[in-house]
Amino acid sequence: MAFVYSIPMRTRFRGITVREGVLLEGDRGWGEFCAFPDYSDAECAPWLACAVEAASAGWPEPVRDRVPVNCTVPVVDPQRAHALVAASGCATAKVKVADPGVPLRADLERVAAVRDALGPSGAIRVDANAAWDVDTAVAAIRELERAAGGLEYVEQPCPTLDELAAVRRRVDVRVAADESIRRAEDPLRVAVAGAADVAVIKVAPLGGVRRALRVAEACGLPCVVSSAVETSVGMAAGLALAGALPELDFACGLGTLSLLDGDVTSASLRPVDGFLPVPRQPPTPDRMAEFAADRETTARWLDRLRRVEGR
Ligand SMILES: O=C(O)CCC(=O)c1ccccc1C(=O)O
Ligand SMILES: [Mg+2]
Repeated sequence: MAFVYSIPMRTRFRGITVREGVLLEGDRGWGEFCAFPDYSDAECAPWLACAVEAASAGWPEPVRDRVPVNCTVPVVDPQRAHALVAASGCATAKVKVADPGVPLRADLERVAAVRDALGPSGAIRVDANAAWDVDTAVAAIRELERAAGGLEYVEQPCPTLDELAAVRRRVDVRVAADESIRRAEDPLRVAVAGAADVAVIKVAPLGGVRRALRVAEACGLPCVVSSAVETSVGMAAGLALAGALPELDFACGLGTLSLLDGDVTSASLRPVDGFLPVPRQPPTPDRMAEFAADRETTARWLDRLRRVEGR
């Protein structure tokens, strides 16, 4: 069975205000296919492989039964940022920075508010989504580090691996690669190039838990498993990966359910005291009825599904 959902976002994230996708049911359970609207059919193929793995093959045995997660702070004002972090119960926060048109001053105020909410023992990481050039990154990271009272790492400060490597040589803060791994022809080059200290691993763009585990092993860096803002069904795949990684040194970016204004299951994967369990997450009929997409959206996604399947 294929079920298309449509759930409003609480806060605009990555330019998206409504999250859509398809839930696929197979012998082993449910999988989620929710590639972003701007992705080509070719780029969608691993996302579908991830959903099919969940529905038909299942996942390797986990080595841990819970995973620490970060609270994700979108580009919001300092008061909202403070409230989000305080309500999350998480000891780590990831703050989005360098959004187009937003001045550095606003980012500095946001990270300072997040530090205030976390207290001195919390960890703050920032994600620039490849927005800076090298010089801008170096200057911004120094100011952000001061305003935040310390940064755990800066995620994807610049677009290319060479730029990440250059930033890494000039700042003390760790550099994490995200887009460089997600859209790389060869995710392994990240470590080879000496471009990053941490690898952000997303299970859907890498084609499922097994393939992501191979990338994690081969890149030889500490890994942070992050979501693509899935429902609890897709989040379970990220948790299966985080649960199966031999080492897990950092909190994972899997606390994103709070960015959605609803879920396809009544047993939502919301962090408690900063941790998520490693589970399976079937959708439940009550929530499915509430978030069933309209006829046009459903037809559009089933069409996309058939195109990507037929490739
Ligand atoms: O890592 C997190 O805290 C949440 C996941 C996240 O930020 C994200 C979600 C969807 C698309 C891109 C990104 C990103 O890390 O840039
Ligand atoms: Mg990122």
